[in-house]
Amino acid sequence: MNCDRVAIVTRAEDGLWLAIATSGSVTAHRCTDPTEAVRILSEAPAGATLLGVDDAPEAWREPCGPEAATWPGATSAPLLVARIDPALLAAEAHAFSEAHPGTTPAEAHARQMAMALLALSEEGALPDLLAATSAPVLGADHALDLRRALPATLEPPRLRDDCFAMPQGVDWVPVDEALSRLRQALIPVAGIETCATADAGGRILAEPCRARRSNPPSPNSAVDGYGFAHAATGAGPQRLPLVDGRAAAGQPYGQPVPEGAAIRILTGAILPEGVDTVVLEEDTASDGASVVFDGPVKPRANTRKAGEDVAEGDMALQAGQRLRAPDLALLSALGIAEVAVHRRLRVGVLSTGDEIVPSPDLPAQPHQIWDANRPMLLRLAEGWGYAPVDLGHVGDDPREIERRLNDGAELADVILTSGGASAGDEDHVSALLSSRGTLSSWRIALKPGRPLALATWQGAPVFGLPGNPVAALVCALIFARPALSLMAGASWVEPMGFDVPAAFSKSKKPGRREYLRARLNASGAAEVFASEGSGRISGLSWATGLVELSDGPITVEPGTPVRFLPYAGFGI
Ligand SMILES: Nc1nc2c(c(=O)[nH]1)N[C@H]1C(S)=C(S)[C@@H](COP(=O)(O)OP(=O)(O)OC[C@H]3O[C@@H](n4cnc5c(N)ncnc54)[C@H](O)[C@@H]3O)O[C@H]1N2
Ligand code: MOO
Repeated sequence: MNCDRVAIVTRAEDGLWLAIATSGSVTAHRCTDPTEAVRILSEAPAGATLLGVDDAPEAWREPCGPEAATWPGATSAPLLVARIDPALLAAEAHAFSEAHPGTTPAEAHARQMAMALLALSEEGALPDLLAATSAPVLGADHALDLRRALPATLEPPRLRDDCFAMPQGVDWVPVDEALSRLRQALIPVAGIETCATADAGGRILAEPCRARRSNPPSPNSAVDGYGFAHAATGAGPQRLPLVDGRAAAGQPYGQPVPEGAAIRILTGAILPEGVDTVVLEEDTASDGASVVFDGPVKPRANTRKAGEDVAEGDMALQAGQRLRAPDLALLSALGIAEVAVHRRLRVGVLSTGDEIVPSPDLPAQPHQIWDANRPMLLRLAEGWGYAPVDLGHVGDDPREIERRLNDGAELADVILTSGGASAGDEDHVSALLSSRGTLSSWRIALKPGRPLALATWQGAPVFGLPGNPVAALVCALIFARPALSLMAGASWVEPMGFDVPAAFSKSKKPGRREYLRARLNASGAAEVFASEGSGRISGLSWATGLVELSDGPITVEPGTPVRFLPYAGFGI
């Protein structure tokens, strides 16, 4: 039957709620017992009525009188009593009571069920529902029909074809502000140890280094040629007799050279006493007994003063310096055999996700993928001079993730996780970091990498990197790199970049900073990877750097200057 009205009775702690839905309106009444409910129902204008109750319909026979029939035995009567499932439309009932303060859950449920069943009746769908249902409870097989029949109570966000549309009410932190907060929150954590200079490449100086000796230690010749006292020479052709012997690097002459004479001298040789100037071999002629050349020659030409590079006691390198190959050259030249360096920062790397197979050695089912982020992040840490700590892979199991984070906080100074960073059902990393760690509710106006979660776990900073490998790399380069640098005892580092002409077109909306995978073409212009999809790992490999598009609106045409941040500037 289709009915003119639907009445639903639900049980509350202190009695019953009766909701009566007729075309265009729903009323609700508190009653003490079924008799009162039926009396209220009979006072309202009658018509074919479906009465839904949440206990056995037989219990309602007596109060309802002889006109009533019970479903599922009957499917039509002036008053048809049916048992309804009180769990149906629970979410809608909850939403209704939230939206209407003062409405109890029982009343809300009665109202929503009455409305939904009446709507189905008005659609003509009720007879089928009554006839076809095998369950003794009305609606149990039709939960979705009931749900659909209700008018929408939720307003969907306005659909924009923009995965970065900002959710309503969320404050987005610009990248620079997030970076500056991060910078203020972190301190160096790595202790100090002594290390042989020869082994100190990549380490970070914990104390300044001063020159033990000047470089060069003595005045010496910068070229192969002939040395003499400048005072004895002048303009025009010069001819100086040669002393026997020569001065070579590592083989000092050891005696004075008389004024007016010259000595054969090689590059790096200490200037003998009496020699202050050297003429380049190519500008001379010699028969072995004397040397001739055209004057004048500048005083002290082709010579190097003692300490002209670094004087003894001078500051050679500052604390915080990350020792590169040239720094090892300098330290060694200054006689510094050992340096105080920071212990290597231990960087824990953990991958999360049920779909992840930890190693390409292992078979992967179609629903599984091999872990791309962990090898990438471990190598980044190693390349930056830190001690990578492989915390492995863990499925989407909050307890296991918690256990690994505990391990990580013990074994590492800082933890990089990937996956589970946003706010979905399986995003356990961010959920754990919010409930048990100290996740700051930052939402960073960044693409890719919006779901980056920055938190601490048992005192260890955690970078909850997004699972998408492109986002994971961008967040690691832009956020983790400077932060790790500071924690390791070096300074905060800004990415190195320079402006180049674009070889692409793009129109960018304001409100977020974007990083595009890019490389320079033969004419030095930046071309970008064909797709911005954040799972396109091939683009990471294709690129030699990133193009950074600043926070505001930008229209890029071929030739527009854009900022290119080469991978090399990130130390990769
Ligand atoms: N409703 C929304 N969905 C998504 C949003 C959003 O704001 N609202 N953000 C999207 C963006 S942007 C990103 S990035 C991802 C980040 O999500 P999670 O950090 O929670 O990461 P997962 O969901 O676990 O994984 C995302 C993606 O990456 C793959 N993945 C994960 N780990 C690895 C790994 N180690 N190696 C290779 N690939 C990995 C994973 O299978 C997923 O495909 O969320 C979007 N969704
Ligand atoms: O932009 Mo998410 O951070 O890329 O895929």
